[in-house]
Amino acid sequence: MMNVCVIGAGYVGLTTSTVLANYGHHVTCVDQIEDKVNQLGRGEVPIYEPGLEEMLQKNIKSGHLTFTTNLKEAVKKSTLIFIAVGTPQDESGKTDLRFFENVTNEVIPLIDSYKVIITKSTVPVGTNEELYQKFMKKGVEKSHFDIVSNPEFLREGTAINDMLYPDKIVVGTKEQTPIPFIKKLYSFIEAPYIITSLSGAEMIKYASNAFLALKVSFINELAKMADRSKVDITDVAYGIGLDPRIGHPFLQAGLGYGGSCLPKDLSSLEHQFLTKNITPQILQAAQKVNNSIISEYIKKMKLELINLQHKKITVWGATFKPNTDDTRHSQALKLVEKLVEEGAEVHLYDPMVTPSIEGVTTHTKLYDSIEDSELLVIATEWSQFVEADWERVKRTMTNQAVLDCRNCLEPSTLEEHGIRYRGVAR
Ligand SMILES: NC(=O)C1=CN([C@@H]2O[C@H](COP(=O)(O)OP(=O)(O)OC[C@H]3O[C@@H](n4cnc5c(N)ncnc54)[C@H](O)[C@@H]3O)[C@@H](O)[C@H]2O)C=CC1
Ligand SMILES: O=C(O)[C@H]1O[C@H](OP(=O)(O)OP(=O)(O)OC[C@H]2O[C@@H](n3ccc(=O)[nH]c3=O)[C@H](O)[C@@H]2O)[C@H](O)[C@@H](O)[C@@H]1O
Repeated sequence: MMNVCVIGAGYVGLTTSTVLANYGHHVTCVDQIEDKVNQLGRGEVPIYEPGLEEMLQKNIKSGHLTFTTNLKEAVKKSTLIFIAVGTPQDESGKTDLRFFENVTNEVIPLIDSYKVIITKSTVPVGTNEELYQKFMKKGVEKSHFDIVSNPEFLREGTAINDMLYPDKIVVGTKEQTPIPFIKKLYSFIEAPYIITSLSGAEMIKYASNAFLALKVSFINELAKMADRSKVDITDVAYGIGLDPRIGHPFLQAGLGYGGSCLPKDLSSLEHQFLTKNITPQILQAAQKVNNSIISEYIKKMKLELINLQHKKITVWGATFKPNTDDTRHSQALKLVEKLVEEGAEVHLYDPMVTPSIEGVTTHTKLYDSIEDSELLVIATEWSQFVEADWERVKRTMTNQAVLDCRNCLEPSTLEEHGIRYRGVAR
Protein backbone atom coordinates (compact mmCIF):
# COMPACT_ATOMS: atom_id res chain seq x y z
CA MET A 1 0.00 0.00 0.00
CA MET A 2 1.20 3.51 -0.77
CA ASN A 3 1.72 6.77 1.07
CA VAL A 4 -0.32 9.43 -0.63
CA CYS A 5 -0.65 13.17 -0.08
CA VAL A 6 -3.72 14.94 -1.49
CA ILE A 7 -3.55 18.73 -1.60
CA GLY A 8 -6.96 20.43 -1.55
CA ALA A 9 -9.95 19.19 0.43
CA GLY A 10 -12.75 20.11 -2.00
CA TYR A 11 -15.10 17.70 -3.79
CA VAL A 12 -12.27 16.10 -5.74
CA GLY A 13 -9.60 16.10 -3.04
CA LEU A 14 -11.93 14.70 -0.41
CA THR A 15 -13.36 11.99 -2.64
CA THR A 16 -9.89 10.99 -3.85
CA SER A 17 -8.51 10.89 -0.29
CA THR A 18 -11.44 8.95 1.10
CA VAL A 19 -11.65 6.36 -1.66
CA LEU A 20 -7.87 5.74 -1.72
CA ALA A 21 -7.84 5.38 2.09
CA ASN A 22 -10.79 3.02 1.89
CA TYR A 23 -8.74 0.70 -0.30
CA GLY A 24 -5.83 0.52 2.11
CA HIS A 25 -3.56 3.42 1.11
CA HIS A 26 -2.23 5.79 3.77
CA VAL A 27 -3.57 9.18 2.83
CA THR A 28 -2.77 12.61 4.23
CA CYS A 29 -5.12 15.28 2.92
CA VAL A 30 -3.80 18.84 3.15
CA ASP A 31 -5.83 22.01 3.03
CA GLN A 32 -4.83 25.57 3.82
CA ILE A 33 -8.04 26.33 5.70
CA GLU A 34 -7.42 25.38 9.30
CA ASP A 35 -11.10 25.30 10.34
CA LYS A 36 -11.89 22.96 7.46
CA VAL A 37 -9.02 20.64 8.40
CA ASN A 38 -10.15 20.55 12.05
CA GLN A 39 -13.72 19.87 11.02
CA LEU A 40 -12.64 17.07 8.68
CA GLY A 41 -10.41 15.62 11.38
CA ARG A 42 -13.52 15.28 13.56
CA GLY A 43 -15.19 13.37 10.74
CA GLU A 44 -17.47 16.21 9.64
CA VAL A 45 -17.66 16.81 5.90
CA PRO A 46 -18.38 20.47 5.04
CA ILE A 47 -20.00 19.60 1.68
CA TYR A 48 -23.04 17.46 0.98
CA GLU A 49 -21.93 14.41 -0.95
CA PRO A 50 -23.97 11.23 -0.40
CA GLY A 51 -21.98 8.48 1.33
CA LEU A 52 -18.80 10.54 1.72
CA GLU A 53 -19.05 11.34 5.42
CA GLU A 54 -19.62 7.72 6.45
CA MET A 55 -16.70 6.45 4.37
CA LEU A 56 -14.45 9.26 5.59
CA GLN A 57 -15.25 8.54 9.25
CA LYS A 58 -14.53 4.85 8.77
CA ASN A 59 -11.11 5.62 7.32
CA ILE A 60 -10.18 8.15 9.96
CA LYS A 61 -10.98 5.49 12.54
CA SER A 62 -8.87 2.84 10.81
CA GLY A 63 -5.96 5.31 10.71
CA HIS A 64 -5.72 5.35 6.90
CA LEU A 65 -6.87 8.96 6.52
CA THR A 66 -5.61 12.09 8.27
CA PHE A 67 -6.07 15.81 7.67
CA THR A 68 -3.51 18.53 8.17
CA THR A 69 -2.45 22.03 7.17
CA ASN A 70 1.18 20.93 7.30
CA LEU A 71 2.11 20.47 3.66
CA LYS A 72 5.78 19.90 4.42
CA GLU A 73 5.24 16.84 6.59
CA ALA A 74 2.61 15.42 4.27
CA VAL A 75 4.86 15.71 1.22
CA LYS A 76 7.89 14.32 3.05
CA LYS A 77 6.15 11.08 4.01
CA SER A 78 4.40 10.50 0.66
CA THR A 79 5.52 9.12 -2.70
CA LEU A 80 2.40 10.18 -4.56
CA ILE A 81 1.39 13.84 -4.35
CA PHE A 82 -2.04 14.74 -5.75
CA ILE A 83 -2.87 18.35 -6.56
CA ALA A 84 -6.64 18.84 -6.31
CA VAL A 85 -7.00 22.57 -5.65
CA GLY A 86 -9.59 24.74 -7.39
CA THR A 87 -8.93 26.19 -10.85
CA PRO A 88 -11.69 28.81 -11.10
CA GLN A 89 -12.19 31.22 -13.97
CA ASP A 90 -10.99 34.80 -13.71
CA GLU A 91 -13.01 37.86 -14.74
CA SER A 92 -12.12 37.41 -18.41
CA GLY A 93 -13.25 33.77 -18.31
CA LYS A 94 -9.84 32.14 -18.54
CA THR A 95 -8.45 29.77 -15.91
CA ASP A 96 -7.04 31.37 -12.79
CA LEU A 97 -4.09 29.12 -11.91
CA ARG A 98 -3.23 31.01 -8.71
CA PHE A 99 -3.99 28.13 -6.31
CA PHE A 100 -2.30 25.59 -8.55
CA GLU A 101 0.83 27.73 -8.84
CA ASN A 102 0.95 28.44 -5.11
CA VAL A 103 0.87 24.72 -4.41
CA THR A 104 3.57 23.85 -6.92
CA ASN A 105 5.77 26.68 -5.58
CA GLU A 106 5.37 25.24 -2.10
CA VAL A 107 5.95 21.63 -3.14
CA ILE A 108 9.09 22.08 -5.27
CA PRO A 109 11.50 22.95 -2.42
CA LEU A 110 10.20 19.97 -0.40
CA ILE A 111 11.28 17.32 -2.89
CA ASP A 112 14.31 15.35 -1.79
CA SER A 113 13.43 11.82 -2.95
CA TYR A 114 11.38 10.27 -5.78
CA LYS A 115 7.79 11.60 -5.92
CA VAL A 116 5.06 11.39 -8.52
CA ILE A 117 3.24 14.70 -8.77
CA ILE A 118 -0.29 13.94 -9.97
CA THR A 119 -2.47 16.77 -11.23
CA LYS A 120 -6.16 16.04 -10.59
CA SER A 121 -7.23 19.66 -10.94
CA THR A 122 -8.58 20.58 -14.37
CA VAL A 123 -5.86 22.73 -15.92
CA PRO A 124 -5.47 24.25 -19.42
CA VAL A 125 -3.70 22.27 -22.10
CA GLY A 126 0.05 22.76 -21.65
CA THR A 127 -0.02 23.47 -17.90
CA ASN A 128 1.55 20.17 -16.83
CA GLU A 129 4.24 20.50 -19.48
CA GLU A 130 5.02 23.95 -18.03
CA LEU A 131 5.04 22.42 -14.57
CA TYR A 132 7.61 19.88 -15.72
CA GLN A 133 9.78 22.69 -17.10
CA LYS A 134 9.35 24.60 -13.82
CA PHE A 135 10.63 21.60 -11.83
CA MET A 136 13.64 21.36 -14.14
CA LYS A 137 14.36 25.12 -13.98
CA LYS A 138 14.16 25.11 -10.18
CA GLY A 139 16.83 22.41 -10.19
CA VAL A 140 14.78 19.45 -8.94
CA GLU A 141 16.81 16.37 -9.81
CA LYS A 142 15.23 14.47 -12.72
CA SER A 143 15.46 11.19 -10.79
CA HIS A 144 13.39 12.77 -7.98
CA PHE A 145 10.14 13.43 -9.81
CA ASP A 146 7.64 12.57 -12.50
CA ILE A 147 4.62 14.64 -13.44
CA VAL A 148 1.36 12.88 -14.22
CA SER A 149 -1.82 14.46 -15.51
CA ASN A 150 -4.68 12.36 -14.14
CA PRO A 151 -7.89 14.34 -14.68
CA GLU A 152 -11.00 13.53 -12.73
CA PHE A 153 -14.41 12.82 -14.27
CA LEU A 154 -16.59 12.43 -11.17
CA ARG A 155 -19.93 14.18 -10.84
CA GLU A 156 -21.10 15.87 -7.69
CA GLY A 157 -23.83 13.86 -6.01
CA THR A 158 -22.41 10.52 -7.23
CA ALA A 159 -18.74 11.23 -6.57
CA ILE A 160 -17.79 8.02 -4.75
CA ASN A 161 -19.47 5.74 -7.23
CA ASP A 162 -17.98 7.65 -10.17
CA MET A 163 -14.50 7.33 -8.68
CA LEU A 164 -14.91 3.62 -7.98
CA TYR A 165 -16.43 2.77 -11.35
CA PRO A 166 -14.99 5.23 -13.91
CA ASP A 167 -15.31 4.48 -17.63
CA LYS A 168 -11.56 5.16 -17.98
CA ILE A 169 -8.43 6.23 -16.13
CA VAL A 170 -6.58 8.90 -18.07
CA VAL A 171 -2.86 9.11 -17.44
CA GLY A 172 -0.81 11.78 -19.15
CA THR A 173 2.93 11.38 -18.72
CA LYS A 174 6.28 12.07 -20.35
CA GLU A 175 7.88 8.87 -19.04
CA GLN A 176 6.96 5.25 -18.38
CA THR A 177 8.36 5.38 -14.81
CA PRO A 178 5.25 6.61 -12.97
CA ILE A 179 2.82 4.23 -14.71
CA PRO A 180 3.38 1.22 -12.37
CA PHE A 181 2.85 3.54 -9.38
CA ILE A 182 -0.47 4.76 -10.78
CA LYS A 183 -1.59 1.22 -11.63
CA LYS A 184 -0.75 0.02 -8.12
CA LEU A 185 -2.56 3.00 -6.62
CA TYR A 186 -5.74 2.28 -8.58
CA SER A 187 -5.47 -1.53 -8.47
CA PHE A 188 -8.97 -1.74 -6.92
CA ILE A 189 -10.53 -0.05 -9.97
CA GLU A 190 -11.39 -1.95 -13.14
CA ALA A 191 -11.25 0.47 -16.03
CA PRO A 192 -9.29 0.87 -19.25
CA TYR A 193 -6.20 3.06 -19.07
CA ILE A 194 -5.67 5.84 -21.58
CA ILE A 195 -1.95 6.54 -21.51
CA THR A 196 -1.15 9.72 -23.38
CA SER A 197 0.95 12.87 -23.24
CA LEU A 198 0.53 15.43 -20.45
CA SER A 199 -1.32 17.78 -22.81
CA GLY A 200 -3.36 14.91 -24.29
CA ALA A 201 -4.77 14.08 -20.84
CA GLU A 202 -5.59 17.74 -20.22
CA MET A 203 -7.39 17.98 -23.55
CA ILE A 204 -9.44 14.81 -22.91
CA LYS A 205 -10.79 16.42 -19.73
CA TYR A 206 -11.84 19.68 -21.42
CA ALA A 207 -13.20 17.89 -24.47
CA SER A 208 -15.30 15.67 -22.25
CA ASN A 209 -16.94 18.51 -20.32
CA ALA A 210 -17.35 20.52 -23.51
CA PHE A 211 -19.09 17.64 -25.27
CA LEU A 212 -21.49 17.16 -22.35
CA ALA A 213 -22.32 20.86 -22.47
CA LEU A 214 -22.84 20.65 -26.25
CA LYS A 215 -25.36 17.86 -25.79
CA VAL A 216 -27.31 19.88 -23.25
CA SER A 217 -27.27 22.99 -25.42
CA PHE A 218 -28.22 20.99 -28.50
CA ILE A 219 -31.35 19.59 -26.88
CA ASN A 220 -32.17 22.99 -25.38
CA GLU A 221 -31.96 24.61 -28.79
CA LEU A 222 -34.21 21.91 -30.24
CA ALA A 223 -36.58 22.49 -27.30
CA LYS A 224 -37.16 26.08 -28.45
CA MET A 225 -38.26 24.81 -31.86
CA ALA A 226 -40.26 21.92 -30.37
CA ASP A 227 -42.09 24.30 -28.06
CA ARG A 228 -43.27 26.42 -30.97
CA SER A 229 -44.16 23.35 -33.05
CA LYS A 230 -46.13 21.58 -30.28
CA VAL A 231 -43.64 18.71 -30.27
CA ASP A 232 -42.82 16.88 -27.04
CA ILE A 233 -39.06 17.28 -26.61
CA THR A 234 -38.85 14.23 -24.33
CA ASP A 235 -40.02 12.09 -27.29
CA VAL A 236 -37.33 13.67 -29.47
CA ALA A 237 -34.62 13.07 -26.86
CA TYR A 238 -35.76 9.48 -26.38
CA GLY A 239 -35.95 8.91 -30.12
CA ILE A 240 -32.52 10.23 -30.99
CA GLY A 241 -30.93 8.73 -27.87
CA LEU A 242 -31.85 5.20 -28.97
CA ASP A 243 -29.19 5.52 -31.66
CA PRO A 244 -26.09 4.26 -29.81
CA ARG A 245 -24.01 6.80 -31.68
CA ILE A 246 -25.97 9.51 -29.87
CA GLY A 247 -27.04 7.93 -26.55
CA HIS A 248 -29.61 9.11 -24.01
CA PRO A 249 -27.48 10.80 -21.32
CA PHE A 250 -27.31 14.59 -21.27
CA LEU A 251 -30.36 15.09 -23.47
CA GLN A 252 -32.59 16.37 -20.69
CA ALA A 253 -33.91 19.72 -21.88
CA GLY A 254 -34.40 22.39 -19.25
CA LEU A 255 -32.85 25.42 -17.62
CA GLY A 256 -29.43 24.58 -18.98
CA TYR A 257 -26.14 23.51 -17.47
CA GLY A 258 -24.54 25.09 -14.42
CA GLY A 259 -22.23 23.96 -11.65
CA SER A 260 -18.62 24.51 -10.76
CA CYS A 261 -17.17 22.93 -13.88
CA LEU A 262 -19.13 22.86 -17.15
CA PRO A 263 -19.48 26.66 -17.43
CA LYS A 264 -15.93 27.42 -16.30
CA ASP A 265 -14.34 24.68 -18.39
CA LEU A 266 -16.14 25.78 -21.56
CA SER A 267 -15.13 29.33 -20.96
CA SER A 268 -11.53 28.26 -20.29
CA LEU A 269 -11.41 26.09 -23.42
CA GLU A 270 -12.77 28.97 -25.48
CA HIS A 271 -9.89 31.13 -24.21
CA GLN A 272 -7.40 28.38 -24.93
CA PHE A 273 -8.64 28.28 -28.55
CA LEU A 274 -8.53 32.06 -28.87
CA THR A 275 -4.93 32.26 -27.63
CA LYS A 276 -4.08 29.92 -30.51
CA ASN A 277 -5.99 32.18 -32.92
CA ILE A 278 -8.74 29.65 -33.54
CA THR A 279 -12.38 30.65 -33.26
CA PRO A 280 -14.15 27.89 -31.29
CA GLN A 281 -17.48 28.22 -33.08
CA ILE A 282 -19.21 25.21 -31.56
CA LEU A 283 -18.07 26.04 -28.02
CA GLN A 284 -19.26 29.61 -28.40
CA ALA A 285 -22.62 28.47 -29.72
CA ALA A 286 -23.10 26.06 -26.80
CA GLN A 287 -22.47 28.85 -24.32
CA LYS A 288 -24.69 31.26 -26.23
CA VAL A 289 -27.59 28.81 -26.13
CA ASN A 290 -27.07 28.21 -22.41
CA ASN A 291 -27.02 31.94 -21.72
CA SER A 292 -30.23 32.46 -23.68
CA ILE A 293 -32.35 30.00 -21.71
CA ILE A 294 -33.34 32.06 -18.67
CA SER A 295 -35.12 34.63 -20.83
CA GLU A 296 -37.08 31.82 -22.54
CA TYR A 297 -38.52 30.84 -19.17
CA ILE A 298 -39.25 34.44 -18.20
CA LYS A 299 -41.31 34.59 -21.42
CA LYS A 300 -43.15 31.41 -20.38
CA MET A 301 -43.95 32.96 -17.02
CA LYS A 302 -45.36 36.00 -18.77
CA LEU A 303 -47.67 33.72 -20.76
CA GLU A 304 -49.12 32.65 -17.42
CA LEU A 305 -49.03 35.94 -15.46
CA ILE A 306 -48.82 38.59 -18.26
CA ASN A 307 -46.71 40.87 -16.07
CA LEU A 308 -44.34 39.68 -13.36
CA GLN A 309 -44.23 42.92 -11.36
CA HIS A 310 -45.32 42.45 -7.73
CA LYS A 311 -46.48 38.91 -8.55
CA LYS A 312 -45.70 36.36 -5.87
CA ILE A 313 -43.62 33.69 -7.60
CA THR A 314 -42.12 30.71 -5.78
CA VAL A 315 -39.03 28.96 -7.07
CA TRP A 316 -38.27 25.44 -5.86
CA GLY A 317 -34.60 24.58 -6.23
CA ALA A 318 -31.43 26.65 -5.87
CA THR A 319 -28.61 24.16 -6.37
CA PHE A 320 -27.25 23.61 -9.88
CA LYS A 321 -28.66 20.07 -9.86
CA PRO A 322 -30.20 17.76 -7.24
CA ASN A 323 -28.24 15.83 -4.57
CA THR A 324 -25.66 18.53 -4.02
CA ASP A 325 -25.42 21.68 -1.92
CA ASP A 326 -23.43 23.42 -4.64
CA THR A 327 -24.94 26.61 -6.05
CA ARG A 328 -21.93 27.68 -8.12
CA HIS A 329 -23.12 28.92 -11.53
CA SER A 330 -26.59 27.64 -10.73
CA GLN A 331 -29.10 28.36 -13.48
CA ALA A 332 -31.81 28.25 -10.78
CA LEU A 333 -30.22 31.20 -9.00
CA LYS A 334 -29.78 33.06 -12.29
CA LEU A 335 -33.51 32.63 -12.84
CA VAL A 336 -34.22 33.93 -9.33
CA GLU A 337 -32.05 37.00 -9.93
CA LYS A 338 -33.83 37.68 -13.23
CA LEU A 339 -37.20 37.45 -11.51
CA VAL A 340 -36.07 40.03 -8.94
CA GLU A 341 -34.99 42.29 -11.81
CA GLU A 342 -38.45 41.86 -13.34
CA GLY A 343 -39.98 43.19 -10.11
CA ALA A 344 -41.55 39.92 -8.93
CA GLU A 345 -41.99 39.08 -5.26
CA VAL A 346 -39.71 36.05 -5.20
CA HIS A 347 -39.87 33.20 -2.68
CA LEU A 348 -37.32 30.43 -2.72
CA TYR A 349 -37.09 26.94 -1.25
CA ASP A 350 -34.36 24.34 -1.61
CA PRO A 351 -34.03 21.15 0.45
CA MET A 352 -30.29 21.65 0.96
CA VAL A 353 -29.43 25.37 0.91
CA THR A 354 -30.92 28.69 2.05
CA PRO A 355 -29.01 31.27 0.03
CA SER A 356 -29.35 34.90 0.97
CA ILE A 357 -30.24 36.97 -2.11
CA GLU A 358 -31.35 40.59 -1.98
CA GLY A 359 -35.06 40.89 -2.66
CA VAL A 360 -35.75 37.17 -2.17
CA THR A 361 -37.55 35.50 0.75
CA THR A 362 -35.91 32.16 1.43
CA HIS A 363 -37.97 29.45 3.14
CA THR A 364 -37.00 26.39 5.13
CA LYS A 365 -40.39 24.70 4.75
CA LEU A 366 -41.61 23.50 1.36
CA TYR A 367 -45.31 24.37 1.63
CA ASP A 368 -44.76 27.69 3.48
CA SER A 369 -42.93 28.89 0.38
CA ILE A 370 -46.04 28.65 -1.83
CA GLU A 371 -48.53 30.33 0.46
CA ASP A 372 -50.64 32.67 -1.74
CA SER A 373 -48.21 32.14 -4.58
CA GLU A 374 -49.35 32.84 -8.14
CA LEU A 375 -46.82 30.62 -9.86
CA LEU A 376 -44.63 27.75 -8.75
CA VAL A 377 -41.44 27.30 -10.75
CA ILE A 378 -39.42 24.08 -10.53
CA ALA A 379 -35.80 25.04 -11.18
CA THR A 380 -33.99 21.94 -9.85
CA GLU A 381 -35.39 18.41 -10.09
CA TRP A 382 -35.10 17.37 -6.41
CA SER A 383 -37.12 14.19 -5.74
CA GLN A 384 -38.92 16.04 -2.91
CA PHE A 385 -40.54 18.23 -5.57
CA VAL A 386 -41.45 15.32 -7.81
CA GLU A 387 -43.16 13.66 -4.85
CA ALA A 388 -44.95 16.83 -3.62
CA ASP A 389 -48.51 16.67 -2.28
CA TRP A 390 -50.22 18.37 -5.24
CA GLU A 391 -53.58 18.60 -3.48
CA ARG A 392 -51.87 20.65 -0.77
CA VAL A 393 -50.04 22.70 -3.39
CA LYS A 394 -53.37 23.48 -5.04
CA ARG A 395 -54.97 24.52 -1.72
CA THR A 396 -52.02 26.70 -0.68
CA MET A 397 -51.50 28.69 -3.88
CA THR A 398 -53.70 31.56 -5.03
CA ASN A 399 -53.26 30.76 -8.71
CA GLN A 400 -52.81 27.08 -9.50
CA ALA A 401 -50.00 27.08 -12.04
CA VAL A 402 -46.67 25.27 -12.22
CA LEU A 403 -43.79 25.90 -14.60
CA ASP A 404 -41.59 22.81 -14.64
CA CYS A 405 -38.24 24.03 -16.02
CA ARG A 406 -36.71 20.55 -15.71
CA ASN A 407 -39.51 18.40 -17.17
CA CYS A 408 -39.36 16.34 -14.00
CA LEU A 409 -43.10 16.23 -13.20
CA GLU A 410 -45.84 14.16 -14.75
CA PRO A 411 -48.21 16.72 -16.38
CA SER A 412 -51.26 14.47 -15.95
CA THR A 413 -50.68 14.18 -12.18
CA LEU A 414 -50.87 17.95 -11.79
CA GLU A 415 -53.76 18.32 -14.21
CA GLU A 416 -55.74 15.71 -12.23
CA HIS A 417 -55.42 18.07 -9.26
CA GLY A 418 -56.60 21.03 -11.31
CA ILE A 419 -53.15 22.61 -11.58
CA ARG A 420 -52.15 24.19 -14.90
CA TYR A 421 -48.86 22.64 -16.04
CA ARG A 422 -46.27 24.14 -18.34
CA GLY A 423 -43.05 22.24 -19.03
CA VAL A 424 -40.16 22.40 -21.44
CA ALA A 425 -41.64 21.79 -24.88
CA ARG A 426 -44.19 19.27 -23.72
N1 LIG B 1 -16.21 19.57 -8.30
C1 LIG B 1 -16.20 18.59 -9.16
O1 LIG B 1 -17.17 17.85 -9.28
C2 LIG B 1 -15.03 18.33 -10.03
C3 LIG B 1 -13.93 19.19 -10.06
N2 LIG B 1 -12.86 18.94 -10.89
C4 LIG B 1 -11.70 19.83 -10.86
O2 LIG B 1 -10.98 19.55 -9.66
C5 LIG B 1 -10.41 20.74 -9.12
C6 LIG B 1 -10.89 20.93 -7.70
O3 LIG B 1 -12.28 21.14 -7.70
P1 LIG B 1 -13.14 21.14 -6.36
O4 LIG B 1 -12.77 19.95 -5.54
O5 LIG B 1 -14.54 21.38 -6.74
O6 LIG B 1 -12.50 22.44 -5.66
P2 LIG B 1 -12.93 23.24 -4.36
O7 LIG B 1 -12.81 24.66 -4.71
O8 LIG B 1 -14.21 22.68 -3.82
O9 LIG B 1 -11.78 22.86 -3.31
C7 LIG B 1 -10.43 23.19 -3.47
C8 LIG B 1 -9.73 23.12 -2.11
O10 LIG B 1 -8.35 23.43 -2.29
C9 LIG B 1 -7.91 24.16 -1.16
N3 LIG B 1 -6.67 24.88 -1.47
C10 LIG B 1 -6.49 25.94 -2.30
N4 LIG B 1 -5.20 26.33 -2.29
C11 LIG B 1 -4.55 25.49 -1.44
C12 LIG B 1 -3.19 25.38 -1.01
N5 LIG B 1 -2.24 26.22 -1.44
N6 LIG B 1 -2.88 24.41 -0.12
C13 LIG B 1 -3.81 23.58 0.33
N7 LIG B 1 -5.10 23.63 -0.03
C14 LIG B 1 -5.47 24.58 -0.91
C15 LIG B 1 -9.08 25.07 -0.85
O11 LIG B 1 -9.00 25.56 0.48
C16 LIG B 1 -10.26 24.14 -1.09
O12 LIG B 1 -10.63 23.47 0.11
C17 LIG B 1 -10.82 21.84 -10.10
O13 LIG B 1 -9.78 22.01 -11.01
C18 LIG B 1 -12.03 21.30 -10.80
O14 LIG B 1 -12.19 21.83 -12.08
C19 LIG B 1 -12.82 17.84 -11.69
C20 LIG B 1 -13.85 16.95 -11.70
C21 LIG B 1 -15.02 17.10 -10.86
O1 LIG C 1 -15.41 18.46 -14.30
C1 LIG C 1 -16.32 18.38 -13.50
O2 LIG C 1 -16.39 19.04 -12.46
C2 LIG C 1 -17.46 17.46 -13.71
O3 LIG C 1 -18.48 18.21 -14.41
C3 LIG C 1 -19.67 17.50 -14.65
O4 LIG C 1 -20.26 17.06 -13.43
P1 LIG C 1 -21.17 18.01 -12.50
O5 LIG C 1 -20.73 19.42 -12.64
O6 LIG C 1 -21.18 17.38 -11.15
O7 LIG C 1 -22.64 17.95 -13.04
P2 LIG C 1 -23.43 17.21 -14.22
O8 LIG C 1 -24.16 16.05 -13.67
O9 LIG C 1 -22.56 16.97 -15.37
O10 LIG C 1 -24.48 18.34 -14.59
C4 LIG C 1 -24.04 19.58 -15.08
C5 LIG C 1 -25.20 20.48 -15.41
O11 LIG C 1 -25.86 20.04 -16.60
C6 LIG C 1 -27.25 19.99 -16.39
N1 LIG C 1 -27.81 18.91 -17.24
C7 LIG C 1 -27.24 17.67 -17.23
C8 LIG C 1 -27.76 16.68 -18.04
C9 LIG C 1 -28.86 16.95 -18.86
O12 LIG C 1 -29.36 16.09 -19.62
N2 LIG C 1 -29.39 18.18 -18.85
C10 LIG C 1 -28.90 19.18 -18.05
O13 LIG C 1 -29.42 20.31 -18.07
C11 LIG C 1 -27.42 19.72 -14.89
O14 LIG C 1 -28.67 20.15 -14.44
C12 LIG C 1 -26.28 20.54 -14.33
O15 LIG C 1 -26.67 21.88 -14.15
C13 LIG C 1 -19.35 16.24 -15.47
O16 LIG C 1 -20.52 15.47 -15.65
C14 LIG C 1 -18.28 15.39 -14.76
O17 LIG C 1 -17.94 14.28 -15.57
C15 LIG C 1 -17.06 16.24 -14.51
O18 LIG C 1 -16.07 15.51 -13.81
